[in-house]
Amino acid sequence: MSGEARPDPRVERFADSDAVAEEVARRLLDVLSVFQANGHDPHIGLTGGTIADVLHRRLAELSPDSNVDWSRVHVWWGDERFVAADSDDRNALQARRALLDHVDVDPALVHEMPSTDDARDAEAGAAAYSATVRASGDGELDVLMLGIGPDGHCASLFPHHPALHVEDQVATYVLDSPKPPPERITLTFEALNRSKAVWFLATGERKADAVAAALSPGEVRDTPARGVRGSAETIFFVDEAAAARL
Ligand SMILES: O=C1O[C@H](COP(=O)(O)O)[C@@H](O)[C@H](O)[C@H]1O
Repeated sequence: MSGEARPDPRVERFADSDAVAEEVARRLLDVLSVFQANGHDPHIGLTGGTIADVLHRRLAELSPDSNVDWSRVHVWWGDERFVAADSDDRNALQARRALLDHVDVDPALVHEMPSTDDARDAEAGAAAYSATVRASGDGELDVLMLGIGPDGHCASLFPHHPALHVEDQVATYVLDSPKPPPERITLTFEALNRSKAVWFLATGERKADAVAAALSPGEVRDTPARGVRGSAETIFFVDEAAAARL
């Protein structure tokens, strides 16, 4: 993270994953509504993973009763699997099925990371996404949502991986992910840390060690989730099982 001081992360604990998804969905819709009431078209970063799918479904259910104009929301991703666009492994396809196909997003504002249909390899895909982000403005996300793997990875930044050390790039690529599928595109730490609000979502006992590590001092290379903090806020939305080691 760049030199400026950032607020310490806050932890918000909930009974279970449904309660986490309910709170994050309601909070996100409220935040988006306020941005739009103030004339700002918000930029959000979606994540893949287990809790993300629960969240996306709840967002789709609650959106009709909100004031959010989804046609004015810019949608980005923190990472993506470099597979075919119609693969069930795609974070974007997961989000479309659960949320984006159920709200009136403007397709021009939904910025999927390249798939094997769009780019010759993950490196080219990462370069293309970097160019897309740079062309959109300053790359600042208003709200970035991230999952955490049991190993402490976030986005597709895995422990002790060279991608952790990529600088002066918006997105980079991974060819040997320890978690399948092996090939991925991910925003770099520099890009992730341009976010104003970072919301980590973690539920389940298998995330307890990673959540505790992410919130304790130590090397970022050991627990990459230590390395992403919002300029305005960082909140860990966790259930009691994932909070068990706090
Ligand atoms: O592979 C990935 O893993 C993380 C965490 O996923 P989870 O299923 O353990 O919650 C996810 O945040 C990331 O977007 C995804 O590509």
